Amino acid sequence: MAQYRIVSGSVAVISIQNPPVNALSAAVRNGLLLSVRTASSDPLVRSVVISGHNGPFCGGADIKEFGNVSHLESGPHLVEIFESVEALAKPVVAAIEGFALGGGLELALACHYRFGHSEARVGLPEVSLGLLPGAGGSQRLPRLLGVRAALDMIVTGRHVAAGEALNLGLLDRVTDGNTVDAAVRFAQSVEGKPLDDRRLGNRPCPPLENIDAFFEDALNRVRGRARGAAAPLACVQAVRGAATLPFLQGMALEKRLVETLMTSGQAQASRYCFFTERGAARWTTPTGARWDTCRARPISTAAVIGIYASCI
Ligand SMILES: CC/C=C/CC(=O)SCCNC(=O)CCNC(=O)[C@H](O)C(C)(C)COP(=O)(O)OP(=O)(O)OC[C@H]1O[C@@H](n2cnc3c(N)ncnc32)[C@H](O)[C@@H]1OP(=O)(O)O
Repeated sequence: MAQYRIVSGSVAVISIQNPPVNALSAAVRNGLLLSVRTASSDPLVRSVVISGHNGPFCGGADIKEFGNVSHLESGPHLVEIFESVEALAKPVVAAIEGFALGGGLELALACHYRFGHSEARVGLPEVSLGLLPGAGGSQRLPRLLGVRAALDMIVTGRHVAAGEALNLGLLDRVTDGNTVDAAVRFAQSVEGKPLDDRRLGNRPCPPLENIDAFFEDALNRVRGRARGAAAPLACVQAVRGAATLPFLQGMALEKRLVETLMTSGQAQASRYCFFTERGAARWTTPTGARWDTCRARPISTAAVIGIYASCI
């Protein structure tokens, strides 16, 4: 769901509400798009703030929906929502508390300004799910940070703390106080100001010297570390698209790459690991012992069972 309210007379505050991490499920996507359209058509609304309900901004696309076509299709695609956010004729400010990860950061990148709490962190961790940022992140982030910093974040998937994000230019402001209140005050101060330059889809990537050599080298380094994983290499290809193609062509390349990755065995296995790791953390023995409270026994013998071999 997305909650919609008007504050200070002219600011529409859209709050993503899907605990515990405010993932972008079909219901949230429907609510977000409806809220953006409502804010766009209401003449009393002059600016918009997007935040997460009760803490985290957004943990990204709803991973539970991946591989489930009927869930995915029961809400608009993230790309469509983010295009409407970026195209809005009123300033949109992301108010980031907790974390903005994956599609959550891609949403923030579609906003015209980004405010973060000093303890917030942001990142594009899709690579660890065997994917790449497939809702415009691979095209907007390099346009904001430049190719080197964006490639590093996208290929490693690392979480970046608010202070570093501010230095990189990923956040416009960081506050120790109430992020939504600060974002609302700021949104009011930029009402009516031009937005063209704030739309990352309108900007070219900052120029890079010896672009071919740079990406050749990046591809070799990433291939060396990837140990057969396809996603990190696709990330490099997508960022190269951002550096060399107009925005819409880059988006088309990103779409082709993510569609291929999404159905791959590597992505399915990574999703399985994601949920199994969390399930294992909850597991207890009948006596109440948990993995993190009991003592490990020494391993004296190890064996591989159930190995599957195929001959071609
Ligand atoms: C077109 C393709 C585009 C894709 C764009 C994407 O957005 S892909 C998704 C990118 N996002 C991520 O990879 C973030 C994954 N989540 C995390 O890293 C962590 O959960 C967190 C957000 C940092 C929060 O960590 P914390 O330790 O506080 O909580 P848990 O990890 O235990 O998670 C709590 C429960 O929430 C479930 N969950 C977390 N993220 C998602 C998600 N994105 N979608 C669906 N569900 C998610 C998690 O499974 C836990 O639930 P359980 O029932 O306990 O398993």
